Amino acid sequence: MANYRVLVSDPISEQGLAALLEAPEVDVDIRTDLTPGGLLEVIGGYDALLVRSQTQVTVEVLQAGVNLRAIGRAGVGVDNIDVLAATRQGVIVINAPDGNTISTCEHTFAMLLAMARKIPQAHGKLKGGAWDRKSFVGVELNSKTLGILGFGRIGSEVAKRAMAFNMRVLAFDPFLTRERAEKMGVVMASVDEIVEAADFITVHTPLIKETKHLLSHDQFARMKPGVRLLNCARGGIIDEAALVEALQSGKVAGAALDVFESEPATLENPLLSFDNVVVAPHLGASTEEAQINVAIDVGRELLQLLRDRPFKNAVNLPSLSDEAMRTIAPYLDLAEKAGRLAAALAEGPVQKIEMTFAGKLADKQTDPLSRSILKGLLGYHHGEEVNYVNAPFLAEQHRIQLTETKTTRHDLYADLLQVTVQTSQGDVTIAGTLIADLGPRIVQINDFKVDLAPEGTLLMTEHLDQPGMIGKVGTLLGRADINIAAMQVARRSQGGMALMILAVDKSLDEETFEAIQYVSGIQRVREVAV
Ligand SMILES: NC(=O)c1ccc[n+]([C@@H]2O[C@H](COP(=O)([O-])OP(=O)(O)OC[C@H]3O[C@@H](n4cnc5c(N)ncnc54)[C@H](O)[C@@H]3O)[C@@H](O)[C@H]2O)c1
Ligand SMILES: O=C(O)[C@H](O)COP(=O)(O)O
Repeated sequence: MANYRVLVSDPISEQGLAALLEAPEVDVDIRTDLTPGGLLEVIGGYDALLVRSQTQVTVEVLQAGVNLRAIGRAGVGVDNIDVLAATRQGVIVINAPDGNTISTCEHTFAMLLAMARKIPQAHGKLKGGAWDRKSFVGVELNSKTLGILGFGRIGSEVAKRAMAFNMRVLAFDPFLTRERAEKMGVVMASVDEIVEAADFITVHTPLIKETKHLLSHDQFARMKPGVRLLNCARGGIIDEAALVEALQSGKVAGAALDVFESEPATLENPLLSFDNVVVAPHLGASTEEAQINVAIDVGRELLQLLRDRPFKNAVNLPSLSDEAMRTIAPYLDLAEKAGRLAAALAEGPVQKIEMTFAGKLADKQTDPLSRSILKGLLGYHHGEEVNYVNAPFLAEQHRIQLTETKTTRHDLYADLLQVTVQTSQGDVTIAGTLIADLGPRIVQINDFKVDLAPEGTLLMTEHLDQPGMIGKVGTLLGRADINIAAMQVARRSQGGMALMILAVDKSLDEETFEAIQYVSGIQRVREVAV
């Protein structure tokens, strides 16, 4: 009997999905014929949805997907997925960013050469029976300037190939450094400089607010007459209406388009009627290799996620390298438990959460740890609905102020994570560390120093430091047949306030809990399952 149900609603390589299809705990339904309405009807029964770029994963789909844990995208672009709505709902969005890089780069180059040498036009004419050699005089790439907007995975691969064709490459990307540009042999330039100098311009950015109509009327006005443009990234990065005008005026000598503002593109799109525009129906990733690669990647990641194991390509979670993941993973459980303990001990609505990472932890990527703390803390009150994805969002929604501090020094421990919860009724502080051979330990509760494995059911009392307290509580537990597995006591000063923490083998019944509350000298009792 499978534990998880996965719906595949776009054509994704079954060869690539083999691991997912063969996983005993996963049932995969491949239904590429679903209408948007049909998807809404069935999605409630699935734990995960796998798509390419066709299926529109709207807020309505997410809301109907009451059991959804993940949306997997077999490819790069997630503009068909409402990622914000997914984040709010705590649904993880994973993609497969590496698998189709080379195919899309090669496709861009194929489109570049096809446009420069008018191959599709000549091909069509000859297949129509006409041997026409004079209409198809092209241009060389040799010594020409190629402007690349977006120098990520695909843009930088395109640059390598362009240099092999002896092109001069100008590149713009907000994250491109001079060192990397020099190392790659490209010239770092602004969008304006590229637009003014390039003979060919190709875009390789995602389609986001900042890149929508990155090339529009203003940029066309500044381009060299006879410039040629390519878009194998996303429709809308080049303003189609502006491109139509520039083609009509002759300013732009040619364009090669794999993607369109509205897909599928139909004959209603005027760009399809220009002889000097080479088009393809979004084929960048359509190779046997890319489709197998992206399916392998997304299938493997989804399986990891469903099995509660580390995965890396989440779009709405910070991305971690394998190395960063390995170093941070042992602390995740501790962080969540520290958050849970803090929530259990805090009284009144949480106003502020201060998270501190000290010692060796300060050099690490701590975002996953703060998410784990928040998951434990908010999950204590809100249960299963809180996860790593939506925990920061829920904190913001509850107007909880979050602070994160890193300090490389700590006197007692090699590394320490600490959470302080501030409510109108005071602060609660929990600190923990990892100790070799012992694993995660809670080492501080408020201003008490303790040493405690955060496991199982913990009973905590705050009481006056006076003789007989341990005995009285022990007797009450014994009477209720509750075994004590471990015990810790700490005090501020002799005769002052003290803390007792008992790891018990089962949860207390109401009567025993109340009896402990009424023991003279006991101020507070808390039971927490960590
Ligand atoms: N046609 C296809 O079938 C196909 C296939 C794969 C990818 N794509 C698309 O290609 C694009 C690039 O994919 P990738 O894998 O190289 O992604 P990537 O994330 O590796 O690279 C995108 C780059 O764009 C840069 N960028 C962001 N905003 C920018 C801006 N305002 N100006 C300039 N650069 C900016 C980013 O810094 C990043 O380096 C995406 O839109 C993706 O969806 C299309
Ligand atoms: O972003 C991508 O990965 C490409 O646009 C590929 O889209 P596709 O999976 O629909 O071919």
